[in-house]
Order: sequence, then C-alpha cells, then structure tokens
Amino acid sequence: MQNSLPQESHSLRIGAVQRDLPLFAVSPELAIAVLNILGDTELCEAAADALSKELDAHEYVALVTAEAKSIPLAYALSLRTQKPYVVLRKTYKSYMGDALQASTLSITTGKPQTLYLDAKDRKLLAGRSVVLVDDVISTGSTLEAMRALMVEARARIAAVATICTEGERPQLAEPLLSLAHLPLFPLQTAS
Ligand SMILES: O=P(O)(O)OC[C@H]1O[C@H](OP(=O)(O)OP(=O)(O)O)[C@H](O)[C@@H]1O
Ligand SMILES: Nc1ncnc2[nH]cnc12
Repeated sequence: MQNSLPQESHSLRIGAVQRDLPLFAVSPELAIAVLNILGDTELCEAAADALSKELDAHEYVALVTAEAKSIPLAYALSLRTQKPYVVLRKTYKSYMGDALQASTLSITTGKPQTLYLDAKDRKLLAGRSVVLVDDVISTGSTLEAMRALMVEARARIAAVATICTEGERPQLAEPLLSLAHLPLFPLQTAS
C-alpha cells in the first residue's frame, strides 16, 4: 500500500510572478506545497514589493525573521523600508554572546529546532517595536518561538508579515499581513 499525491503541484501568484510549487509529503498522511524563495530573486522581490507597501501603515524599528528560507525576504524588506533586520539563528556560535533561546517544531522539519537571539540584537530590540517576518506560517510553531523570544527581549510586536499562511488560518493578537494562502494536501491511500 502506498499513499499518493493528489496532484503534482500547486499554483501560487505573487504580484506578476507565478510559480508551480511542488508537493512534498511531510508525513504518511500529509503533503505541503513547498515554497522555497532561496535563489528565487524574482518571487522574493515581488513579495517584498507587496509586503513593504502594507508595512507603511505600521510603526516599528526593526524586522525580525528566523533562519533560513525567509532571510532573503527580510533583506529585501529591509532595503525597501530602510529598517534593519535581525535573524534568529538555528545554531549557537560563541560570537552571539549571552543569547536568548526558544524551541520550535515546524511542519517541514518535523523535529525540534532552537532559535537564538544574539546578545547584540537583544540590545537593539529591548523596549522597541518590531515586525516578525516569515516566508510561510503553517502550524505557527516558528512564530510562537519568535514571539517568546520577543517577550524575553522585551520587544513589542507591531505586526506579523508573511508571504503565505498555510492550513488553518492563524488567529493572532497582532495585525497579520499575508499575500496568499496555501492549502494542506491529505494523502490518498492507493493500493
Ligand atoms: O508554522 P511552522 O509550522 O513553524 O512552519 C513555518 C516555518 O517552516 C519553515 O522553516 P523550516 O523549519 O523549514 O526551516 P528552514 O527555513 O531553515 O528550512 C518556514 O521557513 C517557516 O519558518
Ligand atoms: N509550504 C511550505 N513551504 C516552505 N516552508 C514551509 N514551512 C511551512 N510550510 C511550508
């Protein structure tokens, strides 16, 4: 018995850019349409164009994202908004000093990962307002770890910006800026 994909890909349009996202099984029962902006400059730029316009309505001093796939989005947003961006790292290095840490379990990775907020970035964010940036928000686990770090760092979340929400639409306390929604794909059992 084998579980088969219901289709090969899912179409996504951001501004004038269209992509067919390949489906990938994350468990025997479930597949996701994989958005990988690493190396896709055109899609990343289109997303940053759209999100940066929506960010105009918010007051914040920095963008905060989690390593790795959303780093180019944070960079592209930083260029447009003229705000610095902070990357929550997934591996601790000694140069990060007295870092804060939080655990996360994303739908794609399926095992716990740790996010670290570098000591120098803790100083930048303490008592300030930030925008959390991610490429996809799915289970919300990565977002929750980012949120926990912001609470510990005493930063206020002005808004959350993402290219795509996925699965159940998140209910957040902060304004959610998102450009598209990705469905989840239950796998069909085939004999
Ligand atoms: O809402 P969630 O279920 O937490 O999923 C969202 C997260 O999953 C992906 O990261 P991933 O863990 O695949 O890490 P990567 O960017 O380092 O590949 C994506 O870039 C988000 O950060
Ligand atoms: N559909 C998706 N593509 C890439 N990363 C993800 N993280 C969670 N859902 C994802």
